[in-house]
Amino acid sequence: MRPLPDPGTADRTGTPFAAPARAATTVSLVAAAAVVLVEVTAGWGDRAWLPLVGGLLLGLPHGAVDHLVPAYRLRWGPARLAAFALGYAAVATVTWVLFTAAPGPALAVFVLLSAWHFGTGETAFADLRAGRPVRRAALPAAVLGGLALLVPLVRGAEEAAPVVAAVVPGSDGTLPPGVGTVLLAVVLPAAAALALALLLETRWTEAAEVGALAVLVLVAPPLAAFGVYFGCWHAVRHTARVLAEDPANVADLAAGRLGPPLRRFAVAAALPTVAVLAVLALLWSAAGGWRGLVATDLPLLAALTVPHALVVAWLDRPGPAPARVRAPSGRVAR
Ligand SMILES: CC1=C(/C=C/C(C)=C/C=C/C(C)=C/C=C/C=C(C)/C=C/C=C(C)/C=C/C2=C(C)CCCC2(C)C)C(C)(C)CCC1
Ligand SMILES: [Fe+2]
Repeated sequence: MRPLPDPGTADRTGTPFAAPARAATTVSLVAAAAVVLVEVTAGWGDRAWLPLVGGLLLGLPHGAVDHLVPAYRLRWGPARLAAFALGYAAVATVTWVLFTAAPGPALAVFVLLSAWHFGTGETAFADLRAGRPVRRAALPAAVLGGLALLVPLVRGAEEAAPVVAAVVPGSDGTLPPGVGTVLLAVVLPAAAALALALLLETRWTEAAEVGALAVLVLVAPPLAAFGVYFGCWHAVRHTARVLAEDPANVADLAAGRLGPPLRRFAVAAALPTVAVLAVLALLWSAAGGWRGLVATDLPLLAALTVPHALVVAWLDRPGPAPARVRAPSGRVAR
């Protein structure tokens, strides 16, 4: 029997990552283009909160099978899986407690951690899509994370202020003077330089994506831009990676079939997503309004981000090739 392809790396033809990578690339670019198009034609006006809230909710399931990811690679049984899920929930709970105890510093750390998580998510996805092993690319990751998160946050500082003030009691939610200008003056030229470097390396898709992200965060209403990035770009690309990690999907994905893998993902993600939605609904019932929802969601997202980012960092770790998936015969393919 032919060895099964490595679930963690893939090239462009017939391997587990090819079809989900293509689909995720298309979905993310189309969604970003749609939000920009609405802005330049009809204008989002006072409905710009819709893509923000929609994106934040749509992005929830992307971490909902995090507990299965090490299990896929390390062939864990139910006991270890349950222990890991409990540990994941415990890390999230401790983070939430810390966040509510010191929301100001916690929000700052959360934003930096998020930018790092988004940026490394971009570079890892691009590596795998191009058939390269995931490499550490700190500078491009910092630039991409800054472009996707810091630019909308700075541009949307006025709209974000009431949300930040609700998350950090006693603050007016605004950035210290000058910080926004400095961030834009660093991130935007750095993004242009990154796009140029990618063009010079003939990495056309990645270069075009830097351009698409820049148009999104500079043209669309800032919070709408972040919402569509989170829910339809970052989350969708991460989900594509997770589909390729599940050994049960190998045959379907190699044949280019996405339906059954997506169904498996939906089933596995349903319960953890509903659990988190229930907590969100419970906390939100005391707040109300879309700003209340976002302000309630932020500490919850921060809490989930810590174990989520740790799982993804483990997935991206450099080192020997990950364990191969077990062939149907029960033998481990090398
Ligand atoms: C598995 C599991 C689970 C679940 C999980 C999940 C479901 C996850 C998810 C995850 C996730 C889902 C993650 C996320 C992340 C996110 C992020 C990273 C974000 C960020 C954001 C930001 C940073 C924001 C910002 C802002 C501000 C600051 C202001 C206003 C505006 C805005 C909003 C823009 C549980 C616990 C049940 C149990 C155990 C196991
Ligand atoms: Fe993520």
